[in-house]
This record gives sequence, structure tokens and C-alpha cells, in this order.
Amino acid sequence: MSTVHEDTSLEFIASNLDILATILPERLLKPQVGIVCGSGLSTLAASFRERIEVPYSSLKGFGISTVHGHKSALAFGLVGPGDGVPVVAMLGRFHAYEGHSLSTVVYPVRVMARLGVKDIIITNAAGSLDPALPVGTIVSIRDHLALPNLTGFNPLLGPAKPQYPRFLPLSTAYSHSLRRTVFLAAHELGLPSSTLGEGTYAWVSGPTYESPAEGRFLRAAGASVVGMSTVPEVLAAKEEGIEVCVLSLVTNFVVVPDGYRSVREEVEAELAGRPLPPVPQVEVSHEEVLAIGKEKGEVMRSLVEKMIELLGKSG
Ligand SMILES: O=P(O)(O)O[C@H]1O[C@H](CO)[C@@H](O)[C@H]1O
Ligand code: HPA
Repeated sequence: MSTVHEDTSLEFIASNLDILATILPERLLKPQVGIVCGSGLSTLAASFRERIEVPYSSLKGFGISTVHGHKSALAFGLVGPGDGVPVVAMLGRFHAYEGHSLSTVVYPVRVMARLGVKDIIITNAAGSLDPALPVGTIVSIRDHLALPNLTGFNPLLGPAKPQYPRFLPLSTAYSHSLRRTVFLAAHELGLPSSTLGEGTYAWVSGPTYESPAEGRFLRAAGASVVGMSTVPEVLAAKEEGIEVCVLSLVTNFVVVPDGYRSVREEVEAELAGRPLPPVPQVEVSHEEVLAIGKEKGEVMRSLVEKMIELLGKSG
């Protein structure tokens, strides 16, 4: 488990505001939009104006992100024309599989809430379970399937707190209004319609990628993409009253063969002098995930920036 100080009281979380007030100019101190950068996607914050990076180590209660492709810092800045919209981005997130508690995983979202963030755009790299969502597609998430939540692993477990609802409804967790903004932004940018899809995100704990049977199971259960993050952040943001948008970048196909070829038949055919064609042995890797993030990071960045611009206009 994480060794960070596990005080999640509002006072402790809010003490970060005093630290930030000594680092940031007034106009950056009240971000309207929060961004969570997925694996290989920290370039989403690359063109913030007046950008200031604040390492997690200089704040209170933050963990350290240990995954390649995640930086341990917040980036503050402005996005869009004119005065710009003040924003804050997590350049790296925490995953439960790193050994972080779920409180640590969602902690930065709670800090964003104290800073006044109204809308959050949570991004991730994910494996596709749907042939209609090929590698490189950005998927606007409309729902989730969280097996860990269904089996007792939920960041909102614990004593009731008066400021939060005890039983949080999730039917509207993925803001309809922000999902519209995603497609309006893509239209304004003239992105081909194949760039953007819609789907359901399955959260698994990782760190193993899915076995073929698990992939088939998730697909049959209605998931479009799968990843090892995001849902805890969505739950905390929803609990904090923040509007949530999730964008998944498809970095790979989950290996989901329709069936298994009998190895007995394979060996018997070979012995009979009629060898069958070899079965391709495909494996996903984090390097592949990061490479697609690098390749498609610019499209994702332009989409996120255009969304923020539109949100700035609508107040
Ligand atoms: O969800 P993000 O942080 O984008 O990262 C994804 O990429 C990693 C696996 O390659 C996992 O951490 C998975 O969740
Ligand atoms: N499975 C789980 N998490 C992932 C994947 C995947 O195939 N790709 C990127 N993150």
C-alpha cells in the first residue's frame, strides 16, 4: 500500500490551496476545467499558456506515479483565445495496481474539487473489445462496467460523510452535456467521423492484461474498451459534484480469439504430413500503448483544447 499520508479530511486536502497560493498567480489559482492525462498522454498539457508545473512532491497527500508514461506533477495554465480558460492537469495518475490505496488514486480529483474545478476531462489508454473501434480511435465513454466495484473494491467505501450522498447514483455519471461538447468540438476541428466513437469502459484492476477468456467475457458483458484506471476518478468526481467526461484512446486490440484451435488436431495433422498454418501468437505491451499515445497525442490534445474553448464560451 501507498506510504502517503492517508488523511482525506477536507481540511487536509484544502491545505494544498495555501501551498498553491504561494506558487501560482491569482489567474491560475481557480481552474475551471481539470484534465487527467492517461498513459503517454501528458502532452495534453503541452500548450497551456503561462504554464506552471507543480510536482506532487511539493504538495500534501499526493502519491508518486511509478508507471512509465506518467509524470508526478500538476500543470496549471490557460487554454483558448483571449483571457483563456484556467485549467489544471494531472500529468500522471495513480493506479491501484501500483500499490496505491483507492483514496490515494482519487485524491488529486478531490484537490481539483477544492480548487473549484467544474468540469473534468479524464483520459486514458485502453484496449478495444469492439472491431468498430480500431487502434487510434478516441472513444467518448458513456457508461462503465466496473467489476472491482461490483465485488467490493470501491473508492467510496467507508463511513458516511455529511458533505457527500451515501448512495451515489451513476445513471448520469458521464455528463450528457460534455459528451455533446466532445462531438461539437470534433465537428469544429473537422475531424473525420471515424476518429471518434462512443462506448462503455470496463475497469479491471490490472496489472495483467486480459486473458482471451476475460476479453470475451467483458465483450459479452457489453464493454467496448478496457483499462486499469479512470472509474475511481469518475466516482470521486461525481461525488464532488464535478461534471465528468471520459476520453479513451484505443492503443491496442484485446486479443479475443473466437475459439481455440485444438492442439491435438494440430499435432495429429503434422504427424500425418498435413501441417496446419501456424496460429499467430499476439501479445500486447505497454511500449505499444505508449507508442500509440505518442502518435495520436496531438489529435487528442486538439480535441481537449477545443472542448475547453467551447466550455469557456458557454460559461
Ligand atoms: O489508464 P491509463 O493510465 O491511461 O493506462 C493504461 O495503460 C496501462 C497499461 O498499458 C494501464 O495503466 C492502463 O490503465
Ligand atoms: N487492457 C487493459 N488496459 C489497457 C489495455 C488493455 O488491453 N491497453 C491499454 N490499457
